[in-house]
Amino acid sequence: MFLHGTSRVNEQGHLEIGGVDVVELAKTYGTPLYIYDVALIRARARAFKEAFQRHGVRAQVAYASKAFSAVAIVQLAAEEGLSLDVVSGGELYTALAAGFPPERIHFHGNNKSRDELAMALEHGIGCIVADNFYELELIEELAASCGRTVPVLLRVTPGVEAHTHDYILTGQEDSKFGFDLNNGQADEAFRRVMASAAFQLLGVHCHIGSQIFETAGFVLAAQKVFAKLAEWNKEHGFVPAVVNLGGGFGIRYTEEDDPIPVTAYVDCIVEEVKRQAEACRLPLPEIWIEPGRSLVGDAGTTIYTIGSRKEVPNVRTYIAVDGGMSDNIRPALYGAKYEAALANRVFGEPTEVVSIAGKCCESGDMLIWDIALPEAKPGDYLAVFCTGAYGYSMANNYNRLPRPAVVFVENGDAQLVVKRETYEDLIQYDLPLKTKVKK
Ligand SMILES: Cc1ncc(COP(=O)(O)O)c(C=O)c1O
Ligand SMILES: N[C@@H](CCCC[NH3+])C(=O)O
Repeated sequence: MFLHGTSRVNEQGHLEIGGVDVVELAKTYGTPLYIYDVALIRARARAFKEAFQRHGVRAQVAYASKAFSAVAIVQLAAEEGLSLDVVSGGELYTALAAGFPPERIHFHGNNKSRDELAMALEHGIGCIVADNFYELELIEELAASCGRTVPVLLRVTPGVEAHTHDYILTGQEDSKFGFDLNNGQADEAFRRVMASAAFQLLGVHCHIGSQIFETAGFVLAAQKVFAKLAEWNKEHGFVPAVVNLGGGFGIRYTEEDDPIPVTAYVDCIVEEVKRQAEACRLPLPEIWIEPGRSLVGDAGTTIYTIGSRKEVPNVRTYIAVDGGMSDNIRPALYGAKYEAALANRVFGEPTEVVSIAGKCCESGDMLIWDIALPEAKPGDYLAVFCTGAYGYSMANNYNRLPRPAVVFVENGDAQLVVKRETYEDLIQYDLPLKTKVKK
């Protein structure tokens, strides 16, 4: 078992995070419970920023809030001097409600609605990452109606397809996102944006995938982006102010994962951008990245209470917890793997191999297959590690399970930052059936 950040085992054999006993947190706030190690998030944010500072380049590290969006995490991102990537009106609303500086917000998405774009313009957000021709039309209309020029990046698909541990070249990019670099779409988008007074073209954005462990895909993406920028510079005199190479930096969920340090991604990105800018005789643009998972993933731990046990003789033992695919859909959706421990007996000797089942009415609702644990009894607490990214943000109310609370811990202090949903919350938008009027 690998303890991340400030996690340790205290004298009672309990898991402690941020100087706070997790068993006490479970008793106070109930389970399932998401716990975030704030010091670890700060450390990750600083590592990214300092890596750029060491190179002496202008850069923005934008937290991709899709990984975990809530007022408190957005405020923490602001405190740490990050920028923010939002991908919907809801994420934008959260950011604005949290008081995040609008000029440091970047708005993504492959189908932003007119209302979402109007909201972004009204609040003067930093830039819109324009994804498609329909969106360019909407922005143009909105800009005309409010007499504004809108800062945009063009999202391009570079024909680099990144997989978890691998990347392959695709001649023809098959993606719902962005303007294809290879088939003329990106050129057409560039011409339209340059021809219209509605836009201020800052530069180009691309994002090659998520949970990537190698730097080669980023290098290749940078090369493809600069090849296009060089063309646009030569033919139209365009000088990009910004190149955004997205997020996707991998983290360690289990011992099968072997991520490189965040600094290694930054080093390779900066070096390649410098090399390319020089080769294309372009001034060095500001470099933007958008990490989500690598800022918050391993800072999150979910605590469950163990309930029922079912033996299938000679096959396996199922241990059920009080959450599941409703608070962590990643195992069901991607076959994602996690490590876990009994939070109230962390270093108890493993005595059996069990499989951790969620409580949703789906056979596929399994959190972990075949994990060695000390004998788990009803009422024990299970800690599942590295649930900080795409856990709460993809949580749902399947089977009408209320979404768990979220607690931040730091320096021995715990703060509730998202309340647990109640049954009343679950039916708050339900309306009763209309009574039929008898004739
Ligand atoms: C455009 C964009 N930027 C940033 C991210 C963040 O990715 P990750 O959480 O893997 O760093 C994503 C998600 O994959 C994305 O689609
Ligand atoms: N939600 C995914 C990653 C998608 C990232 C957003 N483009 C995950 O949990 O791994």
